[in-house]
Amino acid sequence: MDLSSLASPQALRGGSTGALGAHAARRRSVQLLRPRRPTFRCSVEAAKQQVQGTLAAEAARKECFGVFCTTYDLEADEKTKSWKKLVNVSVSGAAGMISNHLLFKLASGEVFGQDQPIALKLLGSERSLQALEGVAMELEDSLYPLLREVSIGIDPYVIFEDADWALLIGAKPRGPGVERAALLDINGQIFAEQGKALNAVASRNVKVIVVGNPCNTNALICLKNAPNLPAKNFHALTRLDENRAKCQLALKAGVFYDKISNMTIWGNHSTTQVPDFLNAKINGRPVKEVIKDTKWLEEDFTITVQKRGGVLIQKWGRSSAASTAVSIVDAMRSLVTPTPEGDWFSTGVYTTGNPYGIAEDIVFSMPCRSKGGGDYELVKDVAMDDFLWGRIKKSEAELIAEKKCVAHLTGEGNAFCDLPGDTMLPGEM
Ligand SMILES: NC(=O)C1=CN([C@@H]2O[C@H](COP(=O)(O)OP(=O)(O)OC[C@H]3O[C@@H](n4cnc5c(N)ncnc54)[C@H](OP(=O)(O)O)[C@@H]3O)[C@@H](O)[C@H]2O)C=CC1
Ligand SMILES: O=C([O-])CC(=O)C(=O)O
Repeated sequence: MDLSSLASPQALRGGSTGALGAHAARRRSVQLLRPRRPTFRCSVEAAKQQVQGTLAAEAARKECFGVFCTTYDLEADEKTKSWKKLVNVSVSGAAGMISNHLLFKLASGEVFGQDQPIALKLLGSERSLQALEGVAMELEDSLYPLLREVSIGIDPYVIFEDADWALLIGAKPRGPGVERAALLDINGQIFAEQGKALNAVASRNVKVIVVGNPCNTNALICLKNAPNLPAKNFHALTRLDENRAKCQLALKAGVFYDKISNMTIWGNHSTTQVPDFLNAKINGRPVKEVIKDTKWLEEDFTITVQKRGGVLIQKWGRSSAASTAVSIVDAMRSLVTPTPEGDWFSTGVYTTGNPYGIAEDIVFSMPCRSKGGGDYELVKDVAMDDFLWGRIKKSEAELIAEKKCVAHLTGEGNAFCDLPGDTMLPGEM
């Protein structure tokens, strides 16, 4: 069959289609991926449901979703001959609120640029399977030229296969009456399982961004369950906190927020996080030279950033979704593009060998710089004073306590959970 005779919808409407390097022809597809490994249930009813589910899945597997079923001759298009090799992005919690914003940003090229085709592999559960199909349909209806493949499924061992990026968003939200220790355990189990799956099937250089809360400790659990992957590649998302801090400084100083740089969030994505006004700059000048109100910086600013997520939940009735998606895009872009000279960004990373004296073997948000390509290094030339160090130690203590609660999930023996009573997740009020 002469594939070059097949025109894509994009080509027909004057847009571009993609060539995928060595892949002469690729099928754009929405595939429904079922678990590879058998699942066992006890009752006859459950067995019946499983059969019905499998039949539904089979039906869905056969059903093509419009443009994703079209086969293209990808090298026939002059415009896309120079496109890069396909990048695989796996996303958990893909039918959730954050993903509902994020997936469309990823597909539009906001992170990787307009010459980078991507495949989206979406992880859900039995409960979200229908919704996931809806997500795939909306992606299809968006006609993104860069989006070459979409697959949906409920088995991380399938969805994480060859992942270059894993964005781990799915987690049980903390509802009324759920103890933090219980949440650490419930969500920790999700991230232990997903760490194992990444370890088994993802690209050996996969970059993992953990968003689901409590994200620092979930990231620690995930990396401990993925011993064959570089621990350095695991991140806990604190970029939303960085963005929130920049916004508050800009408001106070009466400048637009692009004038704020060198903004570090230290520590846990919780109310112990430390927005660092000692090292941050406004128009290239130290914050304390521009904002002379130390009481505001130490109290109002710090507390506003720490509790921003909770205040938003009170207003909206749900947690930040759009701005979280934006911050995930920012976090990824900061890793794949060189950091502007003299600036840095915050991300929660594994503390091994950190130059600040923060406890080893936890995931802690720190200032980083990247040369692009997904790697990063810690910034060494930062100032420290008693106020900043005292706050950092409080967040460190909280993370060490969280780590003890999940020892059973990190392979470090029996869990013992005694969390500080005065600290919270950002969304708790
Ligand atoms: N780090 C950060 O800056 C921020 C982190 N967050 C966190 O991100 C996570 C996702 O937020 P958001 O997308 O708004 O949440 P949603 O509730 O919209 O989606 C979360 C998804 O998690 C999945 N999930 C996995 N396990 C469970 C479970 N046991 N019970 C219920 N749902 C489960 C569900 O998908 P499925 O059924 O497919 O598994 C659900 O779609 C939360 O943990 C939230 O606290 C939010 C804002 C900022
Ligand atoms: O606690 C939540 O789910 C919300 C959250 O992380 C935030 O807004 O920073």
